[in-house]
This record gives sequence, structure tokens and C-alpha cells, in this order.
Amino acid sequence: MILVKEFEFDAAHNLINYHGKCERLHGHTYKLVVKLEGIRGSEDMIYDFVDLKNLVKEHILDEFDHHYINEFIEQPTAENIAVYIWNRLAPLVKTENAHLCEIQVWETKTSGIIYHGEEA
Ligand SMILES: Nc1nc2c(c(=O)[nH]1)N=C([C@H](O)[C@H](O)COP(=O)(O)OP(=O)(O)OP(=O)(O)O)CN2
Ligand SMILES: [Zn+2]
Repeated sequence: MILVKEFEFDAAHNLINYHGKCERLHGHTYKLVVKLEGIRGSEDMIYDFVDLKNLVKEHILDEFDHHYINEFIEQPTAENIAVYIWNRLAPLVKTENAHLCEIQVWETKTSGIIYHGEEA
């Protein structure tokens, strides 16, 4: 069974040594999708949506929302943001019956990254 929760944050970034418009400072309303795979445990839940919301807010959204991402991710491509968020969240959400199985980072409605925690 897979649990899914979606979040949004607004942030600014610019790509370093990039060959186009994204080298200039600009912003996105990012969509972050977090998926946990697991089995039902206490209260017949994989993970309480409310607890997940609070955890992601404290450990991810508060750092990203209305910030300049280059200050903590040198080259803030959606790929690098997905890896960064995975590395922070995976240990935090792991329980006896649930683990992180997918992160999605969408820069626009049409451009996003899906990451399962392994490098290709
Ligand atoms: N593989 C990647 N390619 C690009 C990234 C990235 O993170 N990974 N990032 C950018 C830019 O930051 C830009 O934000 C995205 O460009 P684009 O999708 O063209 O943005 P638009 O606002 O033009 O979106 P549309 O939905 O296509 O209108 C570039 N490439
Ligand atoms: Zn961008």
C-alpha cells in the first residue's frame, strides 16, 4: 500500500553555468509529492497524514519556502533538490511499517523529477 501527500512551496533559484534563461534569478511554486510504502500499523494507518505534514513542514518546507535555494544547494536543479529532500526525509519517516518510496519535485506543471532514492 502506498500513502501519498502533496505540498507546495515558493522559492527562488538560478542554475549555475546554464545555457539559457534559467541562469537568471527566477522563482517557482514547486510541488513536492511524498510517497511512503508500508502496511497498516497502529490506528490502521501506514503513517498519520497529520504527522507527515508537520514533519515535512518542519524539516523541508520551512527551509525552502520563500528562500533562495542556491544558499544551501549549489546547483538547484529539480534533480538535486529531489536528492536533497530524499536524504533528509528518508531517515525521518522510517518506521517499523513504513518507508519513503518516492519523491516528486515539480518546478512547473509540466517539468518535474521522480526519484526513488537510487542514482541511475
Ligand atoms: N533536467 C532539468 N532541466 C531543467 C531544469 C531542471 O531543474 N532540471 N530547470 C530549468 C529551469 O529552472 C526552469 O525552471 C524550468 O524550465 P521550463 O520547464 O522550460 O519552465 P517554463 O516556466 O518555461 O515551463 P513551461 O511549463 O514549459 O511553460 C530548466 N531545465
Ligand atoms: Zn527554475
